[in-house]
Amino acid sequence: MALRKPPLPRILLDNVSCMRNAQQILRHVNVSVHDGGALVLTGSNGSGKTTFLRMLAGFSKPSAGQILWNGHDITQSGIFHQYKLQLNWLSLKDAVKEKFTVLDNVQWFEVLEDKARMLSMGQRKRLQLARLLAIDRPIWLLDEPSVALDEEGIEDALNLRLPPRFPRRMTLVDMLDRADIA
Ligand SMILES: Nc1ncnc2c1ncn2[C@@H]1O[C@H](COP(=O)(O)OP(=O)(O)OP(=O)(O)O)[C@@H](O)[C@H]1O
Repeated sequence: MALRKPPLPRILLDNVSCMRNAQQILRHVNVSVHDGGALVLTGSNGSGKTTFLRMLAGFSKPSAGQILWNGHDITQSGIFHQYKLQLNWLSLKDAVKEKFTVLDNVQWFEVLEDKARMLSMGQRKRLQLARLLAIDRPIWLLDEPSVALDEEGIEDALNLRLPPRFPRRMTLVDMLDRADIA
């Protein structure tokens, strides 16, 4: 009996490192996400969570390693063009059009007819989350999705704990490098 090949992960980070301002923020990250899966990034302030998301969104490129979507490197221009059409981005800058109704903002769900400027912080976040569902883009990159929300469960999540950052002159990476030399 022929064994079935396991499905390719939808997203695969293969030994990915990332520099910002000549500082190494992420180093040798290996992680995969399959359809229906979630990757939850936790870590202290400045540890690189947003940097990680920005790289997945294609705003910056890995300094080493590859990000593969369906097995293709997203930094290749032909691939990136298709990949970016899959992305749904949610960040603290909520991009809610305040003069439009909530319904206009979501564009699909039958919800409040209030102007969006009347919403509380948590309601704005819920509007953003509803918009994720309304737009047919399967890869969701969510920066601080639970800020301002009341209690929320996250299921089927793989936790990736990023190392804490150290003051600029001494990062964890610097310390590891020093340990290598010693
Ligand atoms: N535009 C930038 N240019 C250069 N370095 C940056 C830039 N933005 C952030 N950094 C640095 O990159 C590192 C990681 O920042 P990042 O925003 O990814 O952290 P984070 O884990 O999302 O933090 P927080 O929990 O505070 O939101 C920090 O040391 C930060 O100073």
